[in-house]
Amino acid sequence: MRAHPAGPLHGGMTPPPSVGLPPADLGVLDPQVWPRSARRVDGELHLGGRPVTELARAHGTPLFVLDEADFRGRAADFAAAFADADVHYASKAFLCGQVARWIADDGLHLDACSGNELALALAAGFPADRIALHGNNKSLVELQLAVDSGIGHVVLDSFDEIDRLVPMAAARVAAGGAPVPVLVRTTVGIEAHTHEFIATAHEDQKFGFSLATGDALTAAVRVIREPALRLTGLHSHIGSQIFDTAGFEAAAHRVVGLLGQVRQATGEVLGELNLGGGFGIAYLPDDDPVGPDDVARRLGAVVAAECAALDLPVPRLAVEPGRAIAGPGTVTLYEIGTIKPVRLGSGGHGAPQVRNYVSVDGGMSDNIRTALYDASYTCVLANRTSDAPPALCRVVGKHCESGDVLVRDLWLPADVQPGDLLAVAATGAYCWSMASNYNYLLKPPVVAVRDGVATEVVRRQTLSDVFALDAVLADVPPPATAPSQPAPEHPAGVRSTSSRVGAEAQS
Ligand SMILES: Cc1ncc(COP(=O)(O)O)c(C=O)c1O
Ligand SMILES: N[C@@H](CCCC[NH3+])C(=O)O
Repeated sequence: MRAHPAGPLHGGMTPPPSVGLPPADLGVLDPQVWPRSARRVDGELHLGGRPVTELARAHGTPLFVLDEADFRGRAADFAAAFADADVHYASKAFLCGQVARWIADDGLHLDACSGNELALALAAGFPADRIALHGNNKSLVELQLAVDSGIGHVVLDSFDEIDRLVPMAAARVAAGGAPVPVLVRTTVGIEAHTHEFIATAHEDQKFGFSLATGDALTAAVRVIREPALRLTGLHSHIGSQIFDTAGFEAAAHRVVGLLGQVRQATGEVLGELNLGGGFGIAYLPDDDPVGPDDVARRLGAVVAAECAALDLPVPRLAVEPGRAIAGPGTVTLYEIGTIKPVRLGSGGHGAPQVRNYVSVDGGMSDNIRTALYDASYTCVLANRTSDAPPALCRVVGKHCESGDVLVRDLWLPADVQPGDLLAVAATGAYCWSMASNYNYLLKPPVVAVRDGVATEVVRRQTLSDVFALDAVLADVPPPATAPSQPAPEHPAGVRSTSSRVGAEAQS
């Protein structure tokens, strides 16, 4: 292999405590973190039975590779663990037509949190009565779509929304339709142990009706008195990427208490309790998430005990996992473009401190989570393994933003090269779905892999797609050599470089 002009990467910085010492084998694929089908074959990463160099050559990079069996397996694990409950896939994590069909075919429900997530699911043929619509600011148009399509639940989030929904529901009832089934989203006042941006059950945030102030009870009583609405139950969601089940259990305890208050105030015994999603996943090998069986057992026990204490029948439970279904089975493939060892002076013990910046061909436009939440990811050299010593690296994107970091600190083999492929693990949730066109980078494609077959379920966005929105450029073709068209028309770069990667891997 050709030497990098800067030479093999320096050992790097003193590793921060979060990183620790390098593992004995830098190429190892920890099963906690990598998709169920991930394997090394002759050193190269294979996903769903397909070598990553071939996937990169055929589809370009950055590329989301979705292990279908992993995604559907995790959905099935939730469905089995919650056999007596309804599992709603929280589609905000990742939704496309194919995923909507898998979820529909596999018998789960779907949580949509905008009119367009709802519209996409309906367009894919998802049964409306298995969809719940969330949102703290649903528009009239969104609510009308929910009412007209006959969705399973509207999850009410504010008094204004009740005011908006009632006339639509009344019109439906007047036309001979059924009252609109609704849940009241309750803010239970729990400080979930997660990043503050993704905690949703403390008092000072925008979602739901507060339990503590009495708003949740007021909303429930009001809805019960509206003949055009049918209050089927209550909803609580405490946040996302939560490992400690104590928060879910405390929320379940409080929201069952509200079921008791509703019965006391109105005589109504509500039959449904949706405890939301938020179940954490492993982004790093040391992360230790709770599996669906444990979550189901613990939540079931708390709800049963609270209901017994209040002499209430046990309601039908629902949960809304998004990340725990979509997250672990997808990997993002990137190509390394530049490597820059940056000298930062001495670390105080005389040892030179060098930050090895490894730049890839995507970044915060396809994964905003590190920049936004200081999220942790891991990645490996994917097209080959290496016996080179470990070097502490920072994997960054190509955006004009110094916070454009994908993996803050990790060990990579010191001989990583431009043209090598990196695979970042556990990018299935909230990466593609939060993607942007910052710096006019184009949204990557998503390729589903299974049993050696790769299917592009979302194609790469093209510059023509983006120009089509621009008043001046709508009819102007992009320059012929712009990095804009999907593979196989891609003119240069990715395809040629990927084949070089393959050749190097064999040498
Ligand atoms: C109401 C609701 N349900 C479900 C989810 C899914 O969360 P997660 O992907 O963490 O399971 C979210 C996102 O936090 C949410 O806001
Ligand atoms: N987007 C967040 C989670 C928010 C989930 C929706 N309430 C994340 O990437 O972790």
